[in-house]
Amino acid sequence: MDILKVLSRGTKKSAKTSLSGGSAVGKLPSSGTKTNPQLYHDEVRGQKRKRDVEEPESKIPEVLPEVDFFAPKDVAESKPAKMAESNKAKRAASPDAEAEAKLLSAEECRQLLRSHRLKVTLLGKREEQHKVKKPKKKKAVVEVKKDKKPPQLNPQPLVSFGQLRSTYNLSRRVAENLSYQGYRVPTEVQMGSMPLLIRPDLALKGEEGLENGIDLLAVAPTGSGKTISFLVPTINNIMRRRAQEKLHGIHELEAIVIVPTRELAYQIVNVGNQLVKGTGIKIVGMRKGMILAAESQDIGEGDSDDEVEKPEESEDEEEDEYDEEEEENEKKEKSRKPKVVSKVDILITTPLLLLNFLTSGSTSTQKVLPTVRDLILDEADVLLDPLFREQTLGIWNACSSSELRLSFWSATMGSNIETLVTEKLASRAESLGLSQRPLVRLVVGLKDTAVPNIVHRLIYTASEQGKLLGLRQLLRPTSSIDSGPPLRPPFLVFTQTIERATALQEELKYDIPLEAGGSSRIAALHSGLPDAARAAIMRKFRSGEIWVLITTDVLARGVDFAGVNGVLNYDVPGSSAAYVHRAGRTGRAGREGGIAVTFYTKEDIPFVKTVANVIAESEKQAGKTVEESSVQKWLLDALPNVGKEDRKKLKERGVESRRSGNKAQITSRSGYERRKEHNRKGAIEGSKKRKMEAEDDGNGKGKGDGGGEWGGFDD
Ligand SMILES: Nc1ncnc2c1ncn2[C@@H]1O[C@H](COP(=O)(O)OP(=O)(O)OP(=O)(O)O)[C@@H](O)[C@H]1O
Repeated sequence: MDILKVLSRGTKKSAKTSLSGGSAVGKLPSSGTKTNPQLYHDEVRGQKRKRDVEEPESKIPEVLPEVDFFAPKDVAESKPAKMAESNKAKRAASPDAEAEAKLLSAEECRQLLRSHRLKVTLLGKREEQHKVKKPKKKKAVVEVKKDKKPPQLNPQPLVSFGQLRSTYNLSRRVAENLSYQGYRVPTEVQMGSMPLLIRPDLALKGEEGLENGIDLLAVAPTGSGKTISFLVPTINNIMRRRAQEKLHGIHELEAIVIVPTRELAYQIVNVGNQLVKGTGIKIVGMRKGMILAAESQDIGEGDSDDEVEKPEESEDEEEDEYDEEEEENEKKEKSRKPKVVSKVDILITTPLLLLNFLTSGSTSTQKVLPTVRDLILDEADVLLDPLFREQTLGIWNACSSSELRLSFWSATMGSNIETLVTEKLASRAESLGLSQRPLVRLVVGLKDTAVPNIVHRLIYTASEQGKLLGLRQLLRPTSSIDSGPPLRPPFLVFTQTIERATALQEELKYDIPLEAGGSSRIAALHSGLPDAARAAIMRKFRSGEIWVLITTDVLARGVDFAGVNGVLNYDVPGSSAAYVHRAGRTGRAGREGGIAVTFYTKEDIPFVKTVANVIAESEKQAGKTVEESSVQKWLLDALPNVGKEDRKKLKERGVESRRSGNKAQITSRSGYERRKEHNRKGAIEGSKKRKMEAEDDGNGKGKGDGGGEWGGFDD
């Protein structure tokens, strides 16, 4: 009998739904099928037919018109102007009149936002005093609404990428770079956030107090394209300001993106490098020992002597592997004396790396970064979690510009994080004597605790060994779940601790036949490995050399492997947010056919309910009925609720018995076999480690390099 049929008893075969289920055959994420990245298309009552409001796809130019964004209007817009000759009469005198004429009506906005499950509200102090200009009366009358619910906004949604240029005047270069990525339609979060961040005055026409832009808190599903949602407006804002102030060929640190892990930092640098080609803007990942153009709060202007500008090092725009570039730069930088300020326009960093720079040197001074105008927190909920909070707030405080715009992004955002952000923004505005910028909250989907476009399965086994057996079975080339399509690598396998990740790798090492590549197809990545080893594993997994990557929560957030077919939770995740982020490593950009399997034993039962709830919610959002759900109601009802204290403990420590002692071990062998194996392994590991350390010393990046990053809580 197929062990999985026994193991997954109590789960049902999925029915056909709009988003996931049996229709996934042949649509595995790794098959690379171009799917519609949008997750939701609900019918809204009284909605005009889509084609009445959306720009038809054919209208989206493959390559955008060769016009100079900043050239005088008559030159820059000669081609489009000719095409729009007949509309000339309608144009008003204002330079924005043309763009405004293209905006959707309030009702069209409302319907589009609703059909894509986009909810936009105003948060913070301003929500009590939501001022709206009443357009009907001649003289604008200000209406003050007092409502407990945050006021809902209906900003202009982005209906096509072409609109970024035609309506929102995006830089031609950036628009072209974006078009080369081959994206056809914007995802929901891109629809909602890009107009708001590029032209809040147009996107929120009629709202007051937008002169200085907005701060944004965006909650959108995993893999929904949040990275370009924040990168494109940030790059554009820098270009626009420099063009307006006629600052050409300069480098000034204007934006910082904080992320929890170095893998995510490298990834964002690579995405960013595609978007800034030909713009002159430099996106750089923070490195240990890097010097930024900072000011010291006590010394004041003038700065330290060693921060002397040097001629720019040659830039290789074709380089897309950040780690190689990083090593090269590091070598160059080391050989240079005196140390120079790095040329950076947009910095991507983990919190501790940047904080170490800001607090290094004299203990009586603190460096500040007055030139930074955009601070972006990617995976904001974890960056503002107690583990990182002080570091993140330290950076936030160091960004001293009164023009600082903030944005917060994640697939999961607890109300405690929203409160913290709201209060912090209010107190900052007060201390700087400024009126608070509107804080806009954008949420995609009905609830943030869901991954709607993939298949979820919970598998009970009686023991740890049962989990191992189950996992082995899943990794077999012919296995499938519920007689569905065969499971195929690449797989990401999540464990609770570094120890368990390495032990599991050892266990599974020989499970892949030699003819298929053998042990080289399986690797473990965790925060205990040196940088170079981590980068090499990431590269091999992306290229398909590694099929099974065993990891900890260090890879749970943000990293984008488009073709991961299966996420296997060998150990139950510590919270519903952790489940969402882990599961969200498959099914990226709306891809279907991805599967998340979670094994659980008796010991996990107190904590399974959080996972089961996310699965139920995901399936509900995907349009499944309760009867069709893979988590049956009896199971949900039977699972105990977890108390607040236990939840907190699990989030921080995981299942306690897996942290140490016998139960922390993963093995299918007898004590004698294990001892024998242990001795052999000890010798091999020792030599490997020595080799690794030697390599590590060689490139100057050790594991204690102060990355200060997320690896799950305390792994
Ligand atoms: N409009 C689009 N159409 C198709 N693919 C897109 C689009 N926008 C982004 N993508 C792709 O979607 C994938 C996921 O994007 P990204 O990593 O930004 O997601 P995310 O929302 O940040 O996810 P996470 O919450 O997991 O960090 C990337 O491979 C990206 O290239």
